[in-house]
Amino acid sequence: MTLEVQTTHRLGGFSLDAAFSSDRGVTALFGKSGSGKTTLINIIAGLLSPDSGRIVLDGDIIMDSGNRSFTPPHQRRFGSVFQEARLFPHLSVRHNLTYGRWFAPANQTGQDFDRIVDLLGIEALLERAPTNLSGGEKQRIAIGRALLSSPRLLLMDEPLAALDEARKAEILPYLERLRDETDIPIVYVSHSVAEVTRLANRVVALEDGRVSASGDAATVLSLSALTSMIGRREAGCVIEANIEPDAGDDPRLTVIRAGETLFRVPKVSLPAGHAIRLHIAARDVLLAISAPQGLSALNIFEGRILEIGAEAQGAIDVRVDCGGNTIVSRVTAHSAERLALQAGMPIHVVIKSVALEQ
Ligand SMILES: Nc1ncnc2c1ncn2[C@@H]1O[C@H](COP(=O)(O)OP(=O)(O)OP(=O)(O)O)[C@@H](O)[C@H]1O
Repeated sequence: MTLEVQTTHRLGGFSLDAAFSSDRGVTALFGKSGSGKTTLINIIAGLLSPDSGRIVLDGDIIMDSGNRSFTPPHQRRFGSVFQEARLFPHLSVRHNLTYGRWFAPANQTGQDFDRIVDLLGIEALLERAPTNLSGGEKQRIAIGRALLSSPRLLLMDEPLAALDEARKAEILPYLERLRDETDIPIVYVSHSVAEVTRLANRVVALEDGRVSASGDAATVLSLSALTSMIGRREAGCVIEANIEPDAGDDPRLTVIRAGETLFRVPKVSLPAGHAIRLHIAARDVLLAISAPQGLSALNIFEGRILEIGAEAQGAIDVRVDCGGNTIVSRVTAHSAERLALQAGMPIHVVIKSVALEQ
């Protein structure tokens, strides 16, 4: 499955000029509020006819302004999930789900229903009314309804934005299963670094209606140019890693390997080899010019400074190569001067905390 999108569109004072391509898995449209994510996903859905553009899914031309072709939304066979579940309150969960089948091809079988109910863990909810469901449960039904229409592409516009942290955590594993166990490509709009770090295979970063970066998720999310979009609190690096089979010397810890580097984190119950991403915020990384002694931090590595960023609000982001992984540290401009930091210099990084996005 390959999706190619190229479009321009003007909305009042805002102009969108974006192009990207994606294949299987989750492609996140990531950007700040007002960057054009919803406009772009609405154009893909066919809810908005752009000034110009071309959208091709697996060789099938969905729209092409060049030859005035435009497939109406209901004929695109794209499933949509929005911020609110938009379920029919007078229908049971089962009937809300089967409603989606009206749009599916005639040869669809009951097996799809059972498989999707199982995938989303909603068996026990089938006879309930939507009003009695939690926000997370409602979203799982909305996703099930979209899947039962046998979509060629799934469009999700901030599906977790209306949920609290506990509900988000409850639904994320189901989104991962959706990504890993179906062949349906997903275009996923979000402005949450944690969500995108956890779910996306590829990231298309949008800034003021333009694509400022696109590619593999860990690479794009680690770009220093994304700091303004990610926000200074969360900006840092994203590292692909795996759970090590050997748990190390302390059963209360888990060891995680990223290339040559071994991270130690508080115990997580994931099997050996399981792939995860580590998100390390730059503000959680300290630098030392000599090997630090007697610190409580679990992760202290030797590295070499790759790049010293520009000063912003009295702070500087320093990119350090640690065994092939780039770790970003934010230090005050004062400290950078005092330690005489410069590119190429050997350095020790002290990581105060590591967020795991499974
Ligand atoms: N109908 C409209 N007329 C004029 N301007 C519009 C219209 N719809 C959206 N815009 C503007 O287009 C820009 C992009 O909006 P869009 O909703 O695509 O952004 P977004 O990245 O999805 O934001 P958010 O994360 O807040 O949903 C915004 O500046 C918005 O004000």
